Amino acid sequence: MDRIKAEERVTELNELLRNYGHAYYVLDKPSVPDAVYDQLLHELIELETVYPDLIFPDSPTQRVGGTPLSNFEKVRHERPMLSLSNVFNEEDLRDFDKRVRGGAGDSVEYVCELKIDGLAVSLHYEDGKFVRGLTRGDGRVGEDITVNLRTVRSIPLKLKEPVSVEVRGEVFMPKKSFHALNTDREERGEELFANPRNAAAGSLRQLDSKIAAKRNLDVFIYGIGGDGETYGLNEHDESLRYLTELGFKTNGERKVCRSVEEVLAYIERWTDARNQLSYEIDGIVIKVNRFLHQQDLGFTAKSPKWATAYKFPAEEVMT
Ligand SMILES: NC(=O)c1cc2c(N)ncc(C(N)=O)c2s1
Repeated sequence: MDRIKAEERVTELNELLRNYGHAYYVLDKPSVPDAVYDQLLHELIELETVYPDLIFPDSPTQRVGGTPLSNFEKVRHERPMLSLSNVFNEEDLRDFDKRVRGGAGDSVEYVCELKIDGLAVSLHYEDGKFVRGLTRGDGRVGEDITVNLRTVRSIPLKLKEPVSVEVRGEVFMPKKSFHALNTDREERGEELFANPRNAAAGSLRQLDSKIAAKRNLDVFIYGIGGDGETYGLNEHDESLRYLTELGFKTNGERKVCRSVEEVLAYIERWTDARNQLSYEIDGIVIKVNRFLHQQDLGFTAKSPKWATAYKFPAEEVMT
């Protein structure tokens, strides 16, 4: 194949594999059989081997890095990654609701979301390309773990629109992957991970991205860093739809709740149903939906006043 034809085919293969990968890893709805995906990936690898200058940075072959790092660079967050306040029972939640209505008025509505038990990350995109990913760290300074985040197949390397945006989400290890990893470690006489959250954290802290790439990590994106107005958005629920359109994996179990009773019902539902999920959650995040109301409420030094996290009671460990 001559170089012109090769360039056309490489561009086509990148597009095809990006779309098939999005369907498989982000939507969990494969659009082609694995054998077709693998065959196209093999064809791309062959063409990239013959024409290395046709290797695009966001090619699916570029997810697993080269040489291991010696350490992770520390990077200051442009906008601090604040922590959430916690509520533990109905009384706390009603107090939160009263404070919110006192500050934002009675028309306030909430978005309830599952609180993913993983590791918070900040992902930076420039002109639609994934350029950097950071851990939360202490909220002000995180660590650059871009090479490991590139191995997470549900993190897009190129968005559906060429926008520059910082998004936040939670990287997690699905329960199945966690049990398989610990079974493998037990057979090797290695120390076991206590829970999927520690396993995800341990995997993202690997200096060799080839190890991280084998850990089947996944992500749910749950917000845009900074104000949504920049993107013409007025509500948190709307921003999640926008993130989904850009190609991010968002969690579909969210619900707009117009009263604290609806929030309590959502909490009740997931207190039992969480055992059926393929990933662990440690609570429910409750956010005021309209950005104008969020601005009315503002922040404390540590947390937004327009959000809180209901934490599930610690489960009795079955001895
Ligand atoms: N610390 C935080 O701000 C958050 C932490 C988490 C988490 N672990 N899971 C889901 C969400 C969410 N859907 O907003 C948030 S927000």
